[in-house]
Amino acid sequence: MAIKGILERFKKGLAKTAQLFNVRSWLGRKVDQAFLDELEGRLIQADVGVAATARIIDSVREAFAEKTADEELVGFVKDQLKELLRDPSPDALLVASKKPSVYLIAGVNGSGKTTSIAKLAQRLRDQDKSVVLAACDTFRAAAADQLSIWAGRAGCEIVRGAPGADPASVAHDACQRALARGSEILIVDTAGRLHTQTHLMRELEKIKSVVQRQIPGAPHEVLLVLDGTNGQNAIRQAEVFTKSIGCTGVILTKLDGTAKGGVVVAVRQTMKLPIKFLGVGEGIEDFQPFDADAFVESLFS
Ligand SMILES: Nc1nc2c(ncn2[C@@H]2O[C@H](COP(=O)(O)OP(=O)(O)OP(=O)(O)O)[C@@H](O)[C@H]2O)c(=O)[nH]1
Repeated sequence: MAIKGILERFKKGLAKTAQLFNVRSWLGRKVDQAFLDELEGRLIQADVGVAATARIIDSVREAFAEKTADEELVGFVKDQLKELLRDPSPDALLVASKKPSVYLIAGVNGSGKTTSIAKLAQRLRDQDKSVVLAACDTFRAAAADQLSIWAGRAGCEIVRGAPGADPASVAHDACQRALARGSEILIVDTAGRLHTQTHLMRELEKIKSVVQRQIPGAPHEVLLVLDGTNGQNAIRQAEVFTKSIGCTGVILTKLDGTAKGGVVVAVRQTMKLPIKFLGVGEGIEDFQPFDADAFVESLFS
């Protein structure tokens, strides 16, 4: 998709946060303490995070105090946010030297794991990749059914177990299937769990170790799905999941339903985890590889 197309989709999906920034209302005003307080409030309300907000406000004060807010100031704030979001590691998913590339997906209940897997699978199929899905959420019966429907639409194979089956056994069978088929990608869905449920975090570690034993070097990505509407609470989840299973990246969902798009900056700054994709709607297309520049530009549209 051309950059313009990505920018348009970001703008559509992040309209609520952009409304909060309401950049047009800044222009022509004097950059005094009242202006800085208001800008600080908007950044905090957008969930940019306290530390990042303080850095931006200090920089704006130093460069523009007592001047008139103009396009130069808007450009300055954009550059500050882009710098905070700059990600040295590529936003693409790691591809294994020997197929399949295995992506383990985790997150709390209702964060958008299954939907994001469907979106990711469709994206990979559009790139003519062969994909196997592992329905390791054997706790919520509807989850495997939901994933099977998505798999059918995208043309992926799916491996599922009986309701209540040991998720690690489903992961084992899925690895065997992907190897037997010579599939390029294996995506492992897991049941939603709270980061506070220790026994369920142990279960997740067992799924990961089964995958590691079946396919050397796997999982090649451990993607944590975070609900963007949860704002700062997402940070705590990211800390616990990363400690438990070593997350390698984040899929941030539901940014279309919130004005807390700034949580992208907070996640990036506190967790140093790459933001891999953004979910910006319930549709299969509402899924964008994270692009720092397009993201920031869309907040100031
Ligand atoms: N608006 C919006 N809704 C989303 C997005 N991603 C997921 N959803 C919705 O969020 C709800 C939960 O999504 P699921 O994919 O079922 O979440 P899950 O993490 O698999 O849930 P569990 O299996 O219960 O853990 C569904 O109604 C999805 O349509 C998004 O980016 N935007």
